[in-house]
Amino acid sequence: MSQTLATSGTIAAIATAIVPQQGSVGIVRVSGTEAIAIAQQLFHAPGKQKWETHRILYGYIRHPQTQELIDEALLLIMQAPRSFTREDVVEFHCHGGIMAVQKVLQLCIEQGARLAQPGEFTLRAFLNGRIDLTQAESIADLVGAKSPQAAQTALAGLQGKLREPIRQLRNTCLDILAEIEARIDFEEDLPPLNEENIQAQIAEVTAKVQQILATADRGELLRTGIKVAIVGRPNVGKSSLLNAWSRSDRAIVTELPGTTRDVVESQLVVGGIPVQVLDTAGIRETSDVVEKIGVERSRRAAEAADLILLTIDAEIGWTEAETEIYQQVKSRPVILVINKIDLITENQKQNLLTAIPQFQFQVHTAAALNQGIEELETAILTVIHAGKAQAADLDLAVNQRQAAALTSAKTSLKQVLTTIAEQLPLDFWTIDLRGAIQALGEITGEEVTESVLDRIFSRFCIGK
Ligand SMILES: Nc1nc2c(c(=O)[nH]1)N(C=O)[C@@H](CNc1ccc(C(=O)N[C@@H](CCC(=O)O)C(=O)O)cc1)CN2
Ligand SMILES: Nc1nc2c(ncn2[C@@H]2O[C@H](COP(=O)(O)OP(=O)(O)OP(=O)(O)O)[C@@H](O)[C@H]2O)c(=O)[nH]1
Ligand SMILES: [Mg+2]
Repeated sequence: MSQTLATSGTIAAIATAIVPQQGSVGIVRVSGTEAIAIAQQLFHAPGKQKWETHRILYGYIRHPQTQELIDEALLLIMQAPRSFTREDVVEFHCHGGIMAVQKVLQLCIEQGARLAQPGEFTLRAFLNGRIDLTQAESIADLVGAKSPQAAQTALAGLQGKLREPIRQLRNTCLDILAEIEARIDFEEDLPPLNEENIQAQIAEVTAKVQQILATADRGELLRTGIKVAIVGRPNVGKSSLLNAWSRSDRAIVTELPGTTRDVVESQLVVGGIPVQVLDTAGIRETSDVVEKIGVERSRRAAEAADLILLTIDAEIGWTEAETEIYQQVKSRPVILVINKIDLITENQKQNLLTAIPQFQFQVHTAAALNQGIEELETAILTVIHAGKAQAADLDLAVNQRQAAALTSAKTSLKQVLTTIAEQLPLDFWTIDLRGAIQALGEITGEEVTESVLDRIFSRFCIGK
């Protein structure tokens, strides 16, 4: 967004994805006072169709000067305030691909619209009071969701699941503030403050803030997910593991050591958490130029990963090579994956387990037979949930910005309690209470600076 948040004029953008795999329909969205006039210049609806709000017209988009046919299309009209932005909105539903929508967008701009900034439609919905800031952020989360659970949590946010409790907590603080300020202003005329009652209320607000704050870890996991690197010597079955896990033949598998040369990625979902899995080249000393680069890339992938699957071959066990690889990855959480478990007997397995270093997390797989994947996912979930706050049964998940504001609110509220306990004058109580009110207002957007709004909305995609 621009420096100032003044979002004025009629804006236009392509609202649908512009990707190589074309969608069958493409939408150009226009919002602002000129939206309907622009549509009337470009869109021709044959017969007796009425230009009324919440109607869809069928017709043709033509160049306003040359009358050249641009597309056969549908036009959706939503008159203010019954629209997403609460302004007049029109949508041209064109044929997919990029040609029609680009031409229509161009014509809208020639007719006086300007290209929308990223997030500007949603910014208008926010500024015009249709949604609050938590809902605006939920829209961005929903669009970017990489797992069904992430989408569900975002949708809960869009429905006001975060807005409502935060508003209530802030209102409680405002009520307490009013009560205290009344005592400061008209001390003589009012019964004395019920200190205990105020302490109890603030303690209750603090507890609720903490409860919501506890959803932050889950929010982080759902939004950004984690990166898992499969590493190990050549030929232990890393690519087979990726394929079994992703139920695909994404990576090339052969019986030759040194098959994988480049990092192969696959996007999966484990227990609702988006997981990016990286299959890497087997790590070994090699004089092959290409393989050498691959090995270097493996090391970098391992460094970038949140979790390492150190994979070994059950028939071969733990060798000097494994010790060396382990040295390189041990700064991250490691799960030992003993693959090709189908090739050894139960006896050999017992011997193997006593001979190799002990890992807190280890799983046995037979990747070539698609076995052990569930066990692997369970281990991964255990590792990533270890040490993280388990959110209560709230189906919301705050983001980092919201968590920072909640932390600040909590600190202020605790300070109020200290101030009361120390019997300081009422003015002091209000200072920190105001701090908490400010922090909660930053979450909903009731009190938020332009630079914060800039940061939030600039992360949106164009057309949103
Ligand atoms: N084609 C299309 N699909 C879309 C959207 C859109 O803008 N266009 N959306 C957008 O991103 C989402 C739907 N969200 C919307 C939210 C509110 C209104 C709206 O007109 N709200 C009015 C109520 C209308 C009425 O009561 O009749 C309002 O709240 O005042 C429209 C879409 C998802 N799908
Ligand atoms: N019996 C058995 N064979 C397996 C298993 N997993 C992999 N293999 C075989 O082991 C060989 C090597 O598998 P890959 O998945 O290519 O091994 P890799 O670790 O990716 O090897 P590089 O890419 O060379 O580092 C192939 O012939 C696989 O079929 C398993 O669980 N059991
Ligand atoms: Mg491989």
